[in-house]
Amino acid sequence: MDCSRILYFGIMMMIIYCERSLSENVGNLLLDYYKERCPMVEEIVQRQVQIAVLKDPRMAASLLRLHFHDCFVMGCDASVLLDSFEGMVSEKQAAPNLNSLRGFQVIDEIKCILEEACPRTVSCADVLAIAARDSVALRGGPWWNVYLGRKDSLKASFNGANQFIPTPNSSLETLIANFKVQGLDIGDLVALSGSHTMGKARCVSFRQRIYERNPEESLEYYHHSDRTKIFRRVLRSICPQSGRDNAIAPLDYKTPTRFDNHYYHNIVEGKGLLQSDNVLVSQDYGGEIRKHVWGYAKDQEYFFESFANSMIKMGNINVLTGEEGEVRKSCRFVN
Ligand code: HEM
Ligand SMILES: [Ca+2]
Repeated sequence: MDCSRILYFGIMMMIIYCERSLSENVGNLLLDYYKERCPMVEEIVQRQVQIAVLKDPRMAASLLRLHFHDCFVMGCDASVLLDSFEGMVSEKQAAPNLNSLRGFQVIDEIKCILEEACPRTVSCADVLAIAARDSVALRGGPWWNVYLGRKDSLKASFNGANQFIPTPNSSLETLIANFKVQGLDIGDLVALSGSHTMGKARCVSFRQRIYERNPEESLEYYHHSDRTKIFRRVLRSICPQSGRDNAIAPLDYKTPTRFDNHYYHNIVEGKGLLQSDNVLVSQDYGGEIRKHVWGYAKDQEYFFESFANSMIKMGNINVLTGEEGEVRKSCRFVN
């Protein structure tokens, strides 16, 4: 091959590469949205998440959940962060969030530092997305590029939070439907449920599961009845049939603070904490769901890759961009 052809080939490859890296976007979001506007944003968020998680290891789980509860209500627009004000009840007051969502103060601190570094530039919705990614990575989970440029909403939806956030006693059909409404499929449901590899739940969230007769007891895969009896006995000692509603238990009893694939080991053994965890294996769905569950249980890398992809997909739900919404000055109030 002569030199000019090699040169031509090289230039073509460079053009293709440049075009690809310039068009690194998902929907209307961009990888380098803050490159000029606020180049330090990811470092700042990461550092603050590190500090917060050092102080309180559970905060990693709480920040991840905050992003999820944001995205499922009107999209990833930081609506979840707004406090109530005249005529508008916050999402914080809704049943799935009240006395349960955590991490608002950490987000306030991050936003405060960002307002010093780059005033009125970084949206609260983007802070949530970056903080969720860093929380996962910090606990040993995968890292992924977060697409940025979300704007913050001008309102919250109390009713939306009650309607769209899945409840812990849901059937599999309901969970699938809850995810479908958001444009997420069965694969996303199974991968994102793997978030329950860290963090905790209150007694009110798993009481029904440990006192009701378990539907899975009759299923053929259910080999471990003695071991699950002990598991349930321990949970019953934490969570009596009435009272102690706010007593907490780890979602993943094996490695509660690590982001790994033990969640799937647990549910295969019938030891998921929530009913919504256990239905992924106890209710049959043409084998498709179990296939994912077993795949993730066997291969952590495969889980990590799927999880990261589904997080990117979730982070893109109904985002406000361009002239839509605003960049809030304080995440708790519209400007
Ligand atoms: C599949 C449907 C889901 C249901 C029914 C569900 C339900 C719940 C419930 C009831 C809790 C405990 C809350 C409490 O008792 O205070 C919880 C905790 C948690 N959820 Fe989910 N969740 C689901 C999916 C997800 C997804 C998609 C994510 C993240 C992408 C997630 C992340 C978490 C985390 C990290 C915690 C622990 C939070 C902490 O310790 O502060 N969950 N979830
Ligand atoms: Ca939202």
